[in-house]
Amino acid sequence: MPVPDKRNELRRHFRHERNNLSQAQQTFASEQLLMQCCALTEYQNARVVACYLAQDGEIVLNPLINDAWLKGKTVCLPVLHPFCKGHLIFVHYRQNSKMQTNRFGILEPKLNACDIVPVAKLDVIFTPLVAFDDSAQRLGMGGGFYDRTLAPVTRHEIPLQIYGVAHDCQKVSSGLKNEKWDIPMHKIITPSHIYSHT
Ligand SMILES: Nc1nc2c(c(=O)[nH]1)N(C=O)[C@@H](CNc1ccc(C(=O)N[C@@H](CCC(=O)O)C(=O)O)cc1)CN2
Ligand SMILES: Nc1ncnc2c1ncn2[C@@H]1O[C@H](COP(=O)(O)OP(=O)(O)OP(=O)(O)O)[C@@H](O)[C@H]1O
Repeated sequence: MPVPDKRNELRRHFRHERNNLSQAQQTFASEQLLMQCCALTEYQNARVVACYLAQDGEIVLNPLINDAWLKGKTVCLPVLHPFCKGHLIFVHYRQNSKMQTNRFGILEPKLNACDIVPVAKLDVIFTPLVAFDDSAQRLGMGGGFYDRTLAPVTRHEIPLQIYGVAHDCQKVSSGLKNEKWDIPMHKIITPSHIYSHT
């Protein structure tokens, strides 16, 4: 019998949990998340932030994106790399950006060379996640996209802040077992808590 994959079991469970939230809970959560982010000096000082467009019950970042635009920050979104399988490119996202749907059904800006923002130019990256623990360990959708893309930068002493964002119900009660390729989050931000990497 095949050994059940613990990480995939966790993914199934926590994707179900976040998809079960009502529209009202989702809306409240993203407003609370915005308040949490606004209280962080790293966000206040950031000039370039990477967000994402939510899918599959993920916490919605649109209020944060609007806040960042209002404050004159550059907002980027992840785009699936056209040649480098499993990697992401961060692309400048404007109110009038031309969008297209990627193979996962997620909207992303149409790739335009002049809109590409190198990872080293980002000040804060907000990453989506499926589950997290109280030492700021992250479990994603299973594609390894963020791990692969951010691996080179996390080896350097650059001030980039990598934050996971999630609903409170995505927290695992016992710790997540991390794999050698999992990149550590500096913080996990939820509507009611901020967990820091220990
Ligand atoms: N909103 C959002 N954008 C994101 C991510 C994410 O997790 N959330 N990603 C984070 O890395 C990257 C895309 N990675 C993804 C990996 C798997 C699936 C997904 O839905 N998988 C389905 C199978 C879909 C299929 O194969 O057609 C599944 O597992 O059920 C989605 C996004 C970049 N953009
Ligand atoms: N830096 C890397 N180099 C090569 N392969 C990697 C790297 N990081 C992750 N992977 C591969 O990606 C696969 C998925 O990794 P993992 O389960 O940690 O993804 P995830 O963090 O849940 O997904 P995502 O970041 O897309 O949300 C693993 O099989 C792993 O071998």
